[in-house]
Amino acid sequence: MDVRKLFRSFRYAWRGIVHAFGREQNFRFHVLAALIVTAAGWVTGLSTSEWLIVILLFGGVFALELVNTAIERVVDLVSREHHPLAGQAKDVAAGAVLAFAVASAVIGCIIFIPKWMNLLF
Ligand SMILES: Nc1ncnc2c1ncn2[C@@H]1O[C@H](COP(=O)(O)OP(=O)(O)OP(=O)(O)O)[C@@H](O)[C@H]1O
Repeated sequence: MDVRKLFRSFRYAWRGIVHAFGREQNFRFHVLAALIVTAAGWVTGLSTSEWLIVILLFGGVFALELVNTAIERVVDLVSREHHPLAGQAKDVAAGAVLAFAVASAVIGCIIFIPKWMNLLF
């Protein structure tokens, strides 16, 4: 196993994450949302399995956001011209992020709302 090559791959992947964070407002929004949910989880008190679900959802949203950014870049690389297929590719990729983010938000509500109800009443 070439360890140096492995570390180089990590460096490239990290560069991709930094690029998306710097250039994509949606990615920064999801990072902010994840920080807020983490703080809320801390204050509310989640079980280990609930934290595992929340972390998995964070990872899923971040990963899809990165893939969406990659698709946007490839579409722009292929052609900067307006084309219905280019628009569809970007819209479908963005739709994938939205679908997972909405599912994550619903799961978040299922985890958090009963706990907040218990604290209030
Ligand atoms: N080449 C294109 N041809 C047709 N429609 C496009 C094209 N590029 C973008 N669009 C349409 O405009 C929308 C926004 O595209 P854009 O690349 O600006 O995405 P964005 O999410 O605003 O990206 P960024 O975060 O880089 O500004 C797309 O979802 C798509 O509907």
